[in-house]
Amino acid sequence: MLSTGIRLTRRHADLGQLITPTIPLSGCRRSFSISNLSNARLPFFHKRLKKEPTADASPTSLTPTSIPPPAPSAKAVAPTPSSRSPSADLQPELSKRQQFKSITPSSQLMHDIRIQGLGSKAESWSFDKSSRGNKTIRPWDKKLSPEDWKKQQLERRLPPKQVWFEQRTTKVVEKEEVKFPSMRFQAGASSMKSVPSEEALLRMARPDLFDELEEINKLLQGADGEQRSGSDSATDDVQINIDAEEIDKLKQRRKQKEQEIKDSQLQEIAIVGRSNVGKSTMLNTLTESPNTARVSSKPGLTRQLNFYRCGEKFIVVDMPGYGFAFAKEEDKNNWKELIEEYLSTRRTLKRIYVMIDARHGLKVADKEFLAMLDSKSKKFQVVLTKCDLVSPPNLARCYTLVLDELKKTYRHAIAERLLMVSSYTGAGMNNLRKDILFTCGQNILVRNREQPKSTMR
Ligand SMILES: Nc1nc2c(ncn2[C@@H]2O[C@H](COP(=O)(O)OP(=O)(O)OP(=O)(O)O)[C@@H](O)[C@H]2O)c(=O)[nH]1
Ligand SMILES: [Mg+2]
Repeated sequence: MLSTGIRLTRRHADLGQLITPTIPLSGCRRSFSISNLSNARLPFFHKRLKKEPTADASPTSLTPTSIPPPAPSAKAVAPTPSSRSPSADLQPELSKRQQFKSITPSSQLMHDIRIQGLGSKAESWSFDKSSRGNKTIRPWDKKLSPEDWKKQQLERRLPPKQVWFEQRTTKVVEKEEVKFPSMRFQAGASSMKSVPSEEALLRMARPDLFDELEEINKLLQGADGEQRSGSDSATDDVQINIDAEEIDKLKQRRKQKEQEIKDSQLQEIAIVGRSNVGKSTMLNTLTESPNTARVSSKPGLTRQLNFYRCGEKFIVVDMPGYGFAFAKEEDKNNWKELIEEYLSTRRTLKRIYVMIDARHGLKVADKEFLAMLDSKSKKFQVVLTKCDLVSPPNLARCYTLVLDELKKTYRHAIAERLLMVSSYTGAGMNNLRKDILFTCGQNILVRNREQPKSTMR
């Protein structure tokens, strides 16, 4: 209760009945004393008081709860390890969320995320965060001079002007930077429940390669039939008159064709991940055609291996997901077998891209799957998807956490960097395209850079 009779401002109303006139308070004109501070919502300067009670406080102003405890015994003053209670040894354990929040991502990574426009509202984030108090200063609205920008940058932790500029322009530049050879995938080249052979796929993708070979084979068979009929063997084959020289030429041509087929073997890129992680959506964004693969918000839509041809050189394989899905247990086991069979036996498979949801990081199903890949000595690249649904700092934390785990646990993970994409905003897609082309040894049509832009190097 106040005994001085001064008027309290609204700011002091919290202290209400707790103030009595004995302890001098620095920063106030009049003297007050404080009792039972523990329940009060205090202004900042009182918090300091609470932590460091003044030594000269008179005993009359103290409530019973604030009376100092009796002098501790010598044993209690210097506790030996054996005398300490077990509860004293227990550190308060951090929850998973707290652990996650305690990760400090590198500034380089945060910079990369901003530059690529990844993370929810990434562009506005970097600037909105810079606002303090009630004012939101947007430097580009005000057209600040370079000096003022520098000042603002220091005061409000803005990115350098160049960074901000790049952030606004990369998207436009990127669109022109990298292109797939034929620009578009040919959707549904094949869609199968069992693993097709490499040759069967090539036959579907490039029938022209096989047409001539088949003709040569027919001719040679005919010539064979003629020779056999010449030696009185009964045969129904069509007989064609070809001299020996011609036959040699045909055989040579056949060899050439076979070699050509061997050389034009299509390389494959597999997209795997948990159900509903966004594999099919990513494929659509990658190809810039929304109807390439079917997409659903219900996990378990893709139920077979889908092969999509890109240009004449490689194929992207969209797979069923693992983990939870709206499907029968039997079906899920079949998919699992199918995926494992494909991944472990394919010779033309160049790289496996494992999609991980940026909101959740590595889940148990992911870890099991990665362990399976590792046990089969299969190299894989992790891609964080749905990056538009997490804030840039959390995305950076997820990145750091996943990368650390990959480095620690999996020998065959490409732990140099992770890729990050958002199929909705298209952010990071260009990097993924470059990576695919680079992996397949294709010429990358890059205007400014020679190699895929690194996230972390
Ligand atoms: N916000 C956001 N949503 C996404 C993104 N990518 C996919 N989605 C959504 O995630 C859901 C699942 O997408 P799909 O592409 O069907 O996922 P999938 O991995 O192919 O799923 P399965 O075929 O069942 O294994 C859909 O509702 C998409 O709209 C993304 O980048 N951002
Ligand atoms: Mg799918």
